[in-house]
Formats: sequence, C-alpha cells, structure tokens
Amino acid sequence: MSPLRSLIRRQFADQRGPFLIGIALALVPALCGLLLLGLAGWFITACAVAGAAGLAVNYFTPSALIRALAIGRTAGRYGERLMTHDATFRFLARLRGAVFAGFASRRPASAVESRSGLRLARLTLDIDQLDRAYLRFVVPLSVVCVVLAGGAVLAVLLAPAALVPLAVGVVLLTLAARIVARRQLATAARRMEAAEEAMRLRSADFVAGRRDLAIYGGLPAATDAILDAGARRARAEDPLERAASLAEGLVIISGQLILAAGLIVLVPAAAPVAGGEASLSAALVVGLLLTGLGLTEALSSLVPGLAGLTRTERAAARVLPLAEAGDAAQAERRGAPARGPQDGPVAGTTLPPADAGTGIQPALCFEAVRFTYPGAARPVLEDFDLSLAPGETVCLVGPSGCGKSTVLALAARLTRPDDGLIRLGDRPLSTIPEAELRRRLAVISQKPVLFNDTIAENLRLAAPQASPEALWAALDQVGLADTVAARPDGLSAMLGEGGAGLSGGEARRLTLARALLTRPEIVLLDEVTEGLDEATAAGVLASLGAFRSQGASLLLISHRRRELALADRILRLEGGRIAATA
Ligand SMILES: Nc1ncnc2c1ncn2[C@@H]1O[C@H](COP(=O)(O)OP(=O)(O)OP(=O)(O)O)[C@@H](O)[C@H]1O
Repeated sequence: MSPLRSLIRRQFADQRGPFLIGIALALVPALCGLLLLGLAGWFITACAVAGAAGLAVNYFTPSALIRALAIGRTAGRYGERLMTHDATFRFLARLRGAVFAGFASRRPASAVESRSGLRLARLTLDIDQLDRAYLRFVVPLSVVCVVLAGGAVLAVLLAPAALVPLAVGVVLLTLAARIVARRQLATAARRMEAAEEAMRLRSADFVAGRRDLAIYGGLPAATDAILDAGARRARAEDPLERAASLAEGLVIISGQLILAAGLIVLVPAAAPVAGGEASLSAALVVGLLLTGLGLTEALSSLVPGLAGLTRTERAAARVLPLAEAGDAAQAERRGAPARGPQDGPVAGTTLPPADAGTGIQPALCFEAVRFTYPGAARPVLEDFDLSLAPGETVCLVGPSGCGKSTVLALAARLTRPDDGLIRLGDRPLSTIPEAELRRRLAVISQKPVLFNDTIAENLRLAAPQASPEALWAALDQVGLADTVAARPDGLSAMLGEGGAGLSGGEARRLTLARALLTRPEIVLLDEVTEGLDEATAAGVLASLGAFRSQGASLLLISHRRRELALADRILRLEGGRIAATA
C-alpha cells in the first residue's frame, strides 16, 4: 500500500467520527455555494424575463432561499474548518508521540547516520507536511467527487446534454492527478530534500565552525558549498513547480471547459424551437451555467493538495515506519515486549542459574553473545561470555575500539545482540518490560545529560514521585547535599543547558544521585571520571560506594588505576571476547 494511503487509513482509524463528519461538513459550504450561484442566476434571469413580459413574480421565496444558502455557506465553512482541523491536529499530536517513541526506540548504535538534530528537524517538517493529506487532499477530493456526482444527477434530470462538459472536466482532472503523481517527480522531490538537508547541514557547520574555517581559510569553500546546495535545490524544485503549475492549469481549464461546453449545449436549448417552446427556460440555463462557474471554485480547492502530493507522499514514507516502531515500543513499555528472532524465551520465563557449579544466579550474564554493527565487516563481539555476581564490581578494560562501550549498550538494551543470550538475574533481558528494566539498571556515561531545569526536576527524571527528603538523601550519599543547600534556591535552583552552573565533578555526582534514587541492582559506568582532575575523580568514585552499600553490582569501563583499584575482578576484552581475568 502506498505511504499516502497508509497515512489516510491511519488517520481514519484514529479519528473515524471527526474524519467523516469533517467531510460531510465540507460538503455543506460547497453545495450551498453551488446552489447559491445557480439560484441567484436563475432568479435574476427569471425576474428580468418576467419584467420584460410584464408578469408578476414571487421573489420572496427565492430571496429567502438565497439568504439561507449564504448563511448556510458561512456556517458550514466555519464548522468544517473547526472539525477538519481539530481532527487533523489531534491525529498529528498522537502521530508525533508515536514517531518520537519510534525515534527513541531505534538502535542508537546504528552505523553512520545523519546527525540526530537534523533528522529531528526533518521529522518535524515531515509531520507538519502530513496535515495536507486530509485537509488538502481527502476533503477537497471528496467534495469534488460528490459535487461532480451531484452535477451528473442534475444534468441527467434536467439536461442530459450537460453530461458532455462534465465528462470533459473529469477527464482533465484525472490527467492533472496523473501529472502530479508521475514517478520522475518523486526523484525531483528526493533531490530537493537532499539539497535542503545539505543546506541545513552546511549552514549549521558554518555557524558552529566559523572560527576554525576562518583560521584555515575555509570560509570561501564553506560559503560556496551552501550556495551550491541552494542552487541544487532550485534546480530540483523546477520540475515539481512545473508539474504543479500544469496541474493547476488543467484544473482551471477543466472548469472553463465545463462552462464553455455548458454554453454550447445549454444556450441552444434555451432558444425557442420553430412553432413551440424552448426546451429549457432562459432562467434555468443561466442558473445551470452559474452552477458550473461555482464548480470551478470547488475544483480549484484541489490544486494545493495536488501540488504538494509528491512531498506529502515522501514525508509519509519516512514518518510511518517510525510511527509503527513507536507503536511497538509503546506496547512494549506497557509490558508486552515486541519480540525479535534473537529474543530467546518468552516474557516471564525464568532460567536455571547460569553458574551451574555454585548455583548462584548472576545479576547480569552474557552467554555466547555475538554483535556486529550494521555494515561492519566483522563482529565486535563474538562468542562473548561475561558474568556479574550480585554485589560484585567488575572493571572491563581493553584497547580502544575493542567493544567495551558496546558491551554496556547491549547490557542496557540500547541495542540487541545478533546471537546469544543476555540475562538479568533469572530472566532474559529481552523479556523484561521497559519500565522495570530502567528501574533495575542504571547507566552512567562519561557525558551525563542534565537538563535546563531545576536540580529537583533533574533528579526526578529517574523517580518522578521522589519526595524532597529522598532527593536530599541521594544528594547526601554522593556528597552534594552541602553544595546544593548552599544555593539560595536549594533543590529549586535552576541549571543551565547541559547542566551549566555545576562543575564537571558536581554534574557527574548529580547524575549518580539521580541513579541512586531508583535503587538499581546493576549500574553500568562508562569512564565516569574521564576528564576530571584527581581530587574530583576521587570524590566521584567515593560516591560509587553508595551503590555498593545498596547491594548493587557495578560494571565499569576504565583504564585508570584508581577505578581498577575499586574492582573485585578486572576483565580484559580483546578480539571480541574476554581474553584475561585478574
Ligand atoms: N555506531 C557504530 N557504527 C559502526 N561501528 C561502530 C559504531 N560504534 C562503534 N563502532 C565500532 O565498533 C567498535 C567498538 O566500539 P566501542 O565504542 O564499543 O569500543 P570501545 O572499546 O568502547 O572504544 P574506546 O575505548 O575507544 O571508547 C569500534 O571499532 C568502533 O569503530
């Protein structure tokens, strides 16, 4: 199914009632508009004819009807806008949720991908583009179809000859739709998006790196690269604009042809035949012609939707897979894990102790795990085994690029193994619901993320319900309570972007306090003292004692002597597996 069709189906499934009511309401102003023009044309002509013949005419009923139609048209348009936009914005709000859940659930370790900020910008633009599918395409198309069908019925009843111009109009409209749906336009749209992305990327690099560019004389080349991307965008846009203009022209011509053909067919019908009456009254002919004129207005509402069809289709093709991944991730978060081929036993399954000799169930265990980055020639981990006993502290060392961070990413389920089993206690990692996993396992990286918010809210990221007393206790355990208490606003003190306002060591200790709040069973630490001076690093390491006193198992990555001294065991990773234990 085409992405556009899937998108429309999704919106229909999400907003069934408002979706249909919106279309029904859109018919009201369109039909009122047509009848208004037709009736007005008929009425004016009938009055003129009656005046010329000196006959009396009832003008109360038609003028009241005209007024009612004018009011109906305005009210209908208001109601239609309200309903269709409300339905669309509600749908998009939900879709955004699903898309961002999908974005968040993607393998963060996937190979060289475009920068996440730019991807996010692209996604935001894509989702905004999707409002066109219903508002600019489905609604006007439904209206045009109903109006044309109504026009055909009227023509059959009143003047079958008028079916000819209607048929001409329909043929031209179909042609217009085919023009904008041509495959070559998809290529032009792809080129245009690539050029837009290049423009954004180059501009962002230009702004961020202008000092280095100036130092190394790279400013002219960087400027040329932006201009070049702009020129490529303009070139790619050309066929799209031409097709849109051609389609618009055809829509307008189809409207005019309906009118012209109407004139040809209907005017002679109004002429009296020899020795008898005209088959159609002059008033009816004028009424029908003006209705045809109104039809062109309905047709022109199709133009914006047709012009943006290729881009809407491409945006839907990018957004929908993410939304589907988001649906799966949200279902998993509710406790029904989406299962893959390497997911091992089903949820709720408990496994026998990994260490059959001692009968002790390890806190975390890797069994014959293999993992390869997408596009990489060789696996990073192959037949990899690791076992972390409850309360144990293990330090993982090894040469740069040997896969230490990959082990942590797998343990944190930020990515999944190609083969083998990872278990948390007696359960396969893949079967543990997301919320439970995040509560039981904490990850602390060398670049902890703190948000532009209060200290309390930064801590509550891990435990939203935590009381102020619990927050102070956690701060106390990492030796940060006095520092926070010394601030006039205490826990309500605001942090700047990325935790600005705290020193490097304080920021890291704050993330440790955040992790402590969930009382994790396992803590994964990736070079947490990297970039800190000796004294600060010692303070951070001392804070790790708080986890140990809670009974947690620690898996550390580090090359530093001070971290190694903390470990019960040191494991050396080399060639994809543990090469030595100390
Ligand atoms: N997203 C990715 N896509 C493809 N290959 C990757 C990706 N991330 C890491 N790699 C590769 O996988 C290997 C292991 O990377 P990893 O970051 O786990 O190593 P590491 O031992 O933690 O290195 P370091 O000590 O330098 O931090 C490296 O060769 C790296 O180039």
